[in-house]
Amino acid sequence: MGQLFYLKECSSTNDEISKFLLYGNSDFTALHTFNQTKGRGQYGNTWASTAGKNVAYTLAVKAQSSLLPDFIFNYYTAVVIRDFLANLTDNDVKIKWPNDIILRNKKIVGILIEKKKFNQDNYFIIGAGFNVLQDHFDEISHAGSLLTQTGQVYDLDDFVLNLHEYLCEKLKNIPSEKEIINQFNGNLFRKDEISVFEIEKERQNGIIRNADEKGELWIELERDGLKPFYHKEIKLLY
Ligand SMILES: O=C(O)CCCC[C@@H]1SC[C@@H]2NC(=O)N[C@@H]21
Repeated sequence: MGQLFYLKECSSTNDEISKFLLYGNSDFTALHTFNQTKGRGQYGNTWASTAGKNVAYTLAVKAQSSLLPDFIFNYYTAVVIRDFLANLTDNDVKIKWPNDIILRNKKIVGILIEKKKFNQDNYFIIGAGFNVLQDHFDEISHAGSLLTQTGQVYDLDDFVLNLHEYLCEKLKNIPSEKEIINQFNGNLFRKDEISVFEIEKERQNGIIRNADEKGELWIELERDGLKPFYHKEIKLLY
């Protein structure tokens, strides 16, 4: 198992992991906190978290131990985190393309994967924010926690230890690209269901069909027919 470090308080585990890579001698080095004060989300957004209730976890993986294209690495990470949570909660956990983790219609995990170089080595910096014990979210928010979605109270220390062990194990044995895409599609949120999308500020009904090997999502649209989309070209309203 890779090394797992803990900070009582931390600005952003994705930023502070660099200090720990100086001491680490493993291909997998992780940092976690239950009090992240300056969490970063995708596209420059902030990631807010209630102190003592949620988990901010970052795993740095030496890039040489993975030769996958970035988006496939992203998909695989989402698949592994989904599987971990599905096993833990015994629930049907889904992946909202490209990598949000959804439980009973609410986002319970946000993932931010960055690529950085430290000491001549390239790393995938996998940052994941898990809403575990938070019991209140904005009414209009799409966010929820393991507690709000399952009613279960999880021990945060056990949660992180088990997560870390599971992730390292799965990242040591990465399946083929084809297998990753199959697993990803098998767990895609709202696949083969009618949904509403926003495309260039217009709404349209459509059905998510599948993610492909180029990183695109294929959607069958009511007006435009079957079309591929890259991230941010389309918004799923749910
Ligand atoms: O926008 C998203 O959905 C991604 C959120 C990622 C948040 C996690 S929490 C641990 C790690 N540290 C950060 O600052 N961000 C990621």
